[in-house]
Amino acid sequence: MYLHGTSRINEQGHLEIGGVDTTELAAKFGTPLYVFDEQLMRETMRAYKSALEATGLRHEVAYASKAFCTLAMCRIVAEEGLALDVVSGGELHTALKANFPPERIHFHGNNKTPDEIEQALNAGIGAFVVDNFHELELLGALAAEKGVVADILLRLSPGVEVHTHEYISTGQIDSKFGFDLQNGSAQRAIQESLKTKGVRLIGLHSHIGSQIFETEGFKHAVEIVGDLYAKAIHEWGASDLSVLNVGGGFGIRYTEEDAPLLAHQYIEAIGTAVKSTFDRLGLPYPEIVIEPGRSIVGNAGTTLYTIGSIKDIPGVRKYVSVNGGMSDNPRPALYQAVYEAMLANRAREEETEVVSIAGKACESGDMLIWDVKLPSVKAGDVLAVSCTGAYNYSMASNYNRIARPAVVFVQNGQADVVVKRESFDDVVSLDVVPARLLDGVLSQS
Ligand SMILES: Cc1ncc(COP(=O)(O)O)c(C=O)c1O
Ligand SMILES: N[C@@H](CCCC[NH3+])C(=O)O
Repeated sequence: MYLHGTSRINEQGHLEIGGVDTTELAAKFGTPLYVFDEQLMRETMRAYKSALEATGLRHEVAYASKAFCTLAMCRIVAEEGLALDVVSGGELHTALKANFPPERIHFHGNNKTPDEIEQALNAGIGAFVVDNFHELELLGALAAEKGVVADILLRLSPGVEVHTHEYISTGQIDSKFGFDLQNGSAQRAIQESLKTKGVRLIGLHSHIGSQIFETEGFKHAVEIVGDLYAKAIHEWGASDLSVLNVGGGFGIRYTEEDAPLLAHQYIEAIGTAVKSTFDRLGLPYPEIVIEPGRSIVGNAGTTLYTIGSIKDIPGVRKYVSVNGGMSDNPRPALYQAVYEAMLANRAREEETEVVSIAGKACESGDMLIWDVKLPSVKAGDVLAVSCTGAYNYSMASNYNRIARPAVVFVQNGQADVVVKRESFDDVVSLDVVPARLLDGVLSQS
């Protein structure tokens, strides 16, 4: 398993993260446990900021909170001076509860409800990224009713296809997100928004996909969206346009097959594309906004499990089951995502067998890793699966009424719980038993 950030093997032959022995974490907090390397997250945020600084362009880094959103995470993002991208009332509520500065929040989503729009208007968020005509009309009406003007960006679908898993490619035409350029709805959306009371068009947005390993797609999107930006100013009088948001999607290394670029390589390419496009168009440079999610938290997360049953089918496969699975990491089942792992308690031992890591859900597809080389495993070993920081906790479920794991942040030898482990009572806490069915129910408290 590749060791990211502060991960290392300590003198006891144990995996250590943030200066804390992960076997001690497993013993103290139980497993499954999500462990986040706080220093690595902060360093990555700073790397994006300094790379943007180096372009000389006005800029903002908005962390895409969908990747991992908790109160403590929002506090770190606020402390590091980033903005925050939210896509639901729940993410917005989390940010506001964490006292995240509302003016640094952008609200995304292809179906914001009237209640969510109200919530965001009442909070005074920085900008809405408007996805469709229904939203434009709704937002305009609700803002006008309140006597406010909401700053908006329009989410465009620039028709750029990137080489990534088809479920996570969002810039192509056949997508539920954004206004299409090819069929003229993007052009119409700009003109409509300039006429809509209650909104002020300040920028254009595109997001071409996720887990992207090259820069061509970003450059292409900048050129296409840049052309429309110029048209909006020159032909339709969009005098407040000043922001170009190029979305997120910067890839990370999950396994040795993955070869992502460094933060500054993506940003340099985007900066160069913005300058050449806007020079060509004879326009002042816009403010550049990026929205990384996965690349800020993905490599910083490691999930610890305890190994339980082992089923060896000689000549076929050895199934090694852990006490979690698709309920805490649905990505292998959803996207055939591949992960690496090691035994945290026997990290220096020779890896002698290839096994398959199974989850505990009642589902044949609940497999975390199909083939991983480990020392000869036994029940009670602690398995560490790396790169689980993004879209794991945030996509976890209670399938089979499995309680969700706790989350700890580790740094400088200290471990802090940032999400408590769910109890079975938490799992049933929202269930209601109508009075007519109460007979025989243990207790409803
Ligand atoms: C609009 C938008 N911004 C940002 C992101 C974050 O993407 P990633 O986590 O790949 O950086 C996404 C998700 O793909 C998105 O849809
Ligand atoms: N949830 C996806 C990424 C979604 C990107 C959000 N637009 C994943 O785990 O890879």
